Amino acid sequence: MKGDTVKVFYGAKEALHGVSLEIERNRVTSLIGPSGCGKSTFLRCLNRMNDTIEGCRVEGRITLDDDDIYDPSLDVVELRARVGMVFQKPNPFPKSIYENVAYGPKIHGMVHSKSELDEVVVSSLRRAGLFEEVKDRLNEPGTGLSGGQQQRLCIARAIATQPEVLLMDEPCSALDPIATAVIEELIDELRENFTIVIVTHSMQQAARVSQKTAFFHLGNLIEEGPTEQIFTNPVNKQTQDYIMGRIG
Ligand SMILES: Nc1ncnc2c1ncn2[C@@H]1O[C@H](COP(=O)(O)OP(=O)(O)OP(=O)(O)O)[C@@H](O)[C@H]1O
Repeated sequence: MKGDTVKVFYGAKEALHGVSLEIERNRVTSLIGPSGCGKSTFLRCLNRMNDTIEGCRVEGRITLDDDDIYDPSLDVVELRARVGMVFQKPNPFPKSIYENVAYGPKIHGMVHSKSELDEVVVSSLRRAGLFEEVKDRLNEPGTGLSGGQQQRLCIARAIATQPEVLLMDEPCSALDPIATAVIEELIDELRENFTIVIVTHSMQQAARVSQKTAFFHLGNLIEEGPTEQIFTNPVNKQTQDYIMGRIG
């Protein structure tokens, strides 16, 4: 998918000043930069999550398979099934583990029988690396799992609708190092089937999980490129300063 000259306003304030970025298929793109630079704002543009914020307005063009996702005729619920999202804090529904994953495929009419639904639930949990841990308690509440398990449940929920793109907004920031390592490994596996965009505060994490990195500063996209190049040989002085820990 692709953003072309994307501007975002919160009321009168312009928070993103015309960002153009291509998100490449089956790769992990990380968005990095100091706090308040607009990473999450840009991420939320990609599945129109900013629509839910009052006073927020998006300009420019964002396309998914050449569809303009801001086209008024586009169904936003359908878009969010195609571009799934995982948030900073794991937020399972107050429902069973099974129901958390079954919800999306059910409301989108993607399955036609209970056995088909069972299959989607099991395969999504498997892909999220959670099935073995929960297979004997699928009917227990998702909120009873550990933080890292809850986050993998949220990933299973997001991939159950077979999205093309998976957006992750600091998905490990509420997790301990071990749960973080599990999610990072999972991200690497998921890239085979999904396109992933991740916002992270951790440069180490960006370096570990992504193939492409985009550096934001004060609402602008300063530099983007292959992750290795951005971290070892950035062209822009501001990127260099951030990488070296001199800003942010
Ligand atoms: N709901 C909102 N209402 C008003 N202003 C907002 C809102 N959300 C973000 N902003 C402003 O937009 C700018 C970009 O914020 P954003 O959250 O996208 O940055 P970020 O890089 O993701 O920051 P962080 O790393 O701290 O999450 C900031 O100046 C922020 O104050």
